Amino acid sequence: MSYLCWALPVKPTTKTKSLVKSFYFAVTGLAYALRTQRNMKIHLAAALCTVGFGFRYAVSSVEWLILVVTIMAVIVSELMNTALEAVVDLASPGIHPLAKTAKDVAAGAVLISAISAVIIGCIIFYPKIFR
Ligand SMILES: Nc1ncnc2c1ncn2[C@@H]1O[C@H](COP(=O)(O)OP(=O)(O)OP(=O)(O)O)[C@@H](O)[C@H]1O
Repeated sequence: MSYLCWALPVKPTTKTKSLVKSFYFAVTGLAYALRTQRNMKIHLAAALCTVGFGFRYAVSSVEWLILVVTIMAVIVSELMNTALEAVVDLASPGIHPLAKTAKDVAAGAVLISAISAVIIGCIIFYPKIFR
């Protein structure tokens, strides 16, 4: 449907409205993931702890940059995993080996990002906590 917007003369207000709608849908997606995914709650709690530690141990700008990118990588991978799970359940409500592969690979991506985040957290905070 949205491709019609480019072809038809659309009032600016309609475009603004659709931007607000898009934002609303995105926030709805975030709320869904937070409500239904236990891992997302864990990631968020870990992210809040990390930010708290960041202030407590006065990390540098570069370290903040690394921490923010790392936190985002974990949260984004969990969101993609949640989206993929929904699509797989829609496409394959029954048991299927490819459905299993898709879900397991997506879960593997989350695992890798979470392990990387723990390693980065240790590299940044260990010297500050145990010096
Ligand atoms: N349609 C399916 N066919 C075959 N195996 C499946 C299917 N759906 C899920 N599985 C297997 O069961 C496991 C658990 O599936 P589930 O849908 O509960 O996701 P999950 O990995 O527990 O994710 P989360 O805990 O984040 O919701 C999957 O990792 C996959 O190995």
